[in-house]
Amino acid sequence: MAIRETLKQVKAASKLRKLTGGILLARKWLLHEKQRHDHQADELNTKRVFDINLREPPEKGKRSWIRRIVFWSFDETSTFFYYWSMIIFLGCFYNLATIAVMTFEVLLENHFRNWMIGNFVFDSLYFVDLLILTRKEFIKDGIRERRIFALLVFRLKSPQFYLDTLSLLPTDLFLFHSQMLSIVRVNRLLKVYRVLEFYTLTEIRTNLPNLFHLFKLVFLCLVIFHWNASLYYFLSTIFGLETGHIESWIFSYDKVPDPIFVTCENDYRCPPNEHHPLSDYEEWTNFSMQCERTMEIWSNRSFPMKFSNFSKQYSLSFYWSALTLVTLGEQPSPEHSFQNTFEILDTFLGLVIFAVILGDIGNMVQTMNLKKSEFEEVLDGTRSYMHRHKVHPALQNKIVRYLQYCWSEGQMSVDEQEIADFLPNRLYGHMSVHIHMETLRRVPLFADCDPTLLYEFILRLELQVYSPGDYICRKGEVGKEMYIVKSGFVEVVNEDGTKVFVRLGEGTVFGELSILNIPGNKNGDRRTANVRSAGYTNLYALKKEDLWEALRDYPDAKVSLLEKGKQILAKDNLLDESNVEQDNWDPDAPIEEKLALIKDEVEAFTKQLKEAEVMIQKSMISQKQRVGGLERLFAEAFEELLINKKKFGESFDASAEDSDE
Ligand SMILES: Nc1ncnc2c1ncn2[C@@H]1O[C@@H]2COP(=O)(O)O[C@H]2[C@H]1O
Repeated sequence: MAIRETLKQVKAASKLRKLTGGILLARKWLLHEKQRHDHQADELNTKRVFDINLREPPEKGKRSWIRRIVFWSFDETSTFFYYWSMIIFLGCFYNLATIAVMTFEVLLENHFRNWMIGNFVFDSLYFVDLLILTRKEFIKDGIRERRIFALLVFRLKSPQFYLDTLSLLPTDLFLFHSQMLSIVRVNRLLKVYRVLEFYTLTEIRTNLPNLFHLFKLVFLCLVIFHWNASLYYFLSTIFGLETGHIESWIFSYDKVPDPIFVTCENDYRCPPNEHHPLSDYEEWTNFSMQCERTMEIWSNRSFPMKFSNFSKQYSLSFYWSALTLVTLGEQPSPEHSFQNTFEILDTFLGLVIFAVILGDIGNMVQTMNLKKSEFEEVLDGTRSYMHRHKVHPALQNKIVRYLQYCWSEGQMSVDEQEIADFLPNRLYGHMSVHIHMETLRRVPLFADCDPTLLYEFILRLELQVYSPGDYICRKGEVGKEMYIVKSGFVEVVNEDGTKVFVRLGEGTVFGELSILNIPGNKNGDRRTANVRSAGYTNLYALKKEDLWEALRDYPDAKVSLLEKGKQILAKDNLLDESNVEQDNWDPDAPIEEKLALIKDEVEAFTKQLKEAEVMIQKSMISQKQRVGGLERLFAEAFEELLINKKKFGESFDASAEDSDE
């Protein structure tokens, strides 16, 4: 019976154990899955922080193409919008050029059809632009609006929408009534605000802002000259081209004769005739005869270069326009009060426009030279300061060469601190990440580091420049920072600097051994070697406190960095193998952290004590039970013994007596 009971209990216990095992296994699996999921989420978030291209939610890629088209919208800084704006800029340029130039009747007669085709093409582009702009995202209350309906409403309410609509009114229909009325298309110029938008977008993107500024000014000048030239020609046609002559204010073909080239270029004297008729003085008394004779002489010895009427009209008008606007040329005097008024207005406009443009160019040149003059000021100031304080000439030379190096490398033309002060911390952090991440990733010590830890490091990096021969650290000094070579080379050298042990180039780390507090480091926190700059070297310095502060939040990374440090030390036989136990105690940690560490230790110790106490109590109880059991067993055995003794005692005593006898 008792055996059956025991068997039942054993079976139940084994079932319970299996069940518990299953539950534990399931829990382990769930934990593992959760960790994996968290890790993936972390990785994605980290990637998002570092890769600005991953800003879009990943679900977007799964949308069908119909949904993508229907819900398509774009950011005003996107590449698509930039190139589309460029096309619209070309459309505006086309209208700015053709509306004015089509006042030249020769062009109108020969190219009216082509002009109409061009108008149709660019008007279609304007129409597409009207539609596309309804999908332009905007920011409302700091949040980017992407909902299609909201974008549409916003666009319909904007003044630009009305400009776009007005610019598309089909005023071309008037051209079928009179071709000369190219001005009816002037409403197309309402779209000129897109040119300004394109300028802004280009300014954001270009690496040559000054060149682009110059282009803008030249473009503006050309457009003004062009319109003024067309207006001048238009006025000339009103006054009647046939009345024009070389002295008149209006356009005249006499002012632009075809150039005539001589053909007898091999003979520099170019004899006009065998009997040299020019020597005949009698014939030269009459002017018309002179002309006739000259024509006769040169007729077989020259050829005129023919230009089309349009090129003559346009070139002279443009020339007139440019000279009048810049008030430089001596033009024929106006002969009519209307011409006078036009000339006065032109001169006034020219003065205003060119005052603005010249001011702009002046500003541009000044800005271009500002940094240079600031540098020269610093250089001159440093020179005179050193001279006054009788600094050693060799050192003076070194400092001047250093300043020149900084200038040539462009380090003085940008003030990093200024940028850091202006940008919000987070944005500045992102920018720094994009600049420094590549270098940091190549550092083997940080190869497996969490990107967020690298981000922490990057925010704390400080750029330092060393001149040729400068010592970055000396053997035996207390290590206070570690370095990453950004560009140039450093050398690990012996005591007197005569022997180079190793040369470290771009992306290498040094100075880490003395600041990592590696357990077992024979040198402790002292530098293990002398490191010298080979040429001009740019280094990122990371302070010991900054490194430890960042590592405090990443204990795994800390362990891995220490392991790598140990490997490096072991290779150079600088590791005391008997003393490599990991110690969490950081002497440089803040007091709160030290107290927290002590608290943790005390808590762990108390827990251990409690566990020990529980174990002792348990073992005491089990000992008591076992002793109790033993006592029971002993009592039973003793009782049995007594019974047996009673039972067999008499016969035993009798047999004993018999044997004695
Ligand atoms: N043999 C070596 N090869 C490469 N780097 C070294 C060598 N010896 C020393 N260093 C570096 O030189 C640094 C000097 O300062 P640390 O001891 O802090 O860290 C040292 C290492 O990073």
